[in-house]
Amino acid sequence: MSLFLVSANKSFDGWHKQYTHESKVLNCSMRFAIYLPPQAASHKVPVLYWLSGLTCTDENFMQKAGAQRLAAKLGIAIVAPDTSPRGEGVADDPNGEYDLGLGAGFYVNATQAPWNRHYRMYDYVVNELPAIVETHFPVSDLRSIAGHSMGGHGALTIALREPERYCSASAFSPICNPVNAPWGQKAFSHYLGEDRGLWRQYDAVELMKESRLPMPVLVDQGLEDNFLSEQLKTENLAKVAADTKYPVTIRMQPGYDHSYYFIASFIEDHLRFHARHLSEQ
Ligand SMILES: N[C@@H](CCC(=O)N[C@@H](CS)C(=O)NCC(=O)O)C(=O)O
Repeated sequence: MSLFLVSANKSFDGWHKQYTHESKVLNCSMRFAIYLPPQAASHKVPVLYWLSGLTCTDENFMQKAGAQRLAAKLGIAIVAPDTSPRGEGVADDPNGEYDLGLGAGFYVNATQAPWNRHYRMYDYVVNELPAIVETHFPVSDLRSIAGHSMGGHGALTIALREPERYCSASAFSPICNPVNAPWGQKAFSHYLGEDRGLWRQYDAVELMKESRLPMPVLVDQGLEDNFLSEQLKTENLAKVAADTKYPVTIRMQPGYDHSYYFIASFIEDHLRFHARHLSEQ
């Protein structure tokens, strides 16, 4: 499997690079970004996977979050995949809306036509992309996972389902309970069909009820986030975490909204949190 370099920029003595590759899982060409800290020049470094939200590509986080300065100091690589399969022949929302199809893969393995030809972001993020990253770059197999909004949902659900593969998980403004929110209901009915029992495997609140191997989780949520009550449902996650004594810290941040200004304000706490747990292994 070949990687094609798209861009390379030196950043805080490390490198930000974008690559394309053919994805077998997604059945299309994909682009991802990697930030390699300076330490990667001499030894293998752990990796934080960042999953972005609706409408995003690999670029939003890398350009807006301001994570590179501290990642360089802590010696952590960051990998940011795209948020859906893309390209000619990849299905999109017939109405052209932003919350289904391109840019809206929801980190699930679609079972329903036409989505099941390409939309397998769960397997891509959990298996194919780490295998590629760990083959081609000076990184270890110590992984943590984080994300924003739809990507926060991806990070939490993947961590809850694959606790052996990650040291820690964190999220900004995650869609905590998609089976009970319009974004989740729309995406899951298209990708997974109308049997709601099948949706629960991609819902952090439902998964936390049955968690078998808890891991450290940090969640930040802005109180002025327009999507909070209708789409994100942080209170449902807080309730199930209290009921199950799951080790999650949920911080409700006064005045902050859903944007990357919020993420940039607290990304350093998330990087230090992951660095601590990655180094404990
Ligand atoms: N476009 C949608 C919202 C999309 C949105 O807020 N996307 C978030 C993730 S859910 C994002 O990260 N946008 C890209 C950015 O801010 O760089 C709207 O206007 O209602």
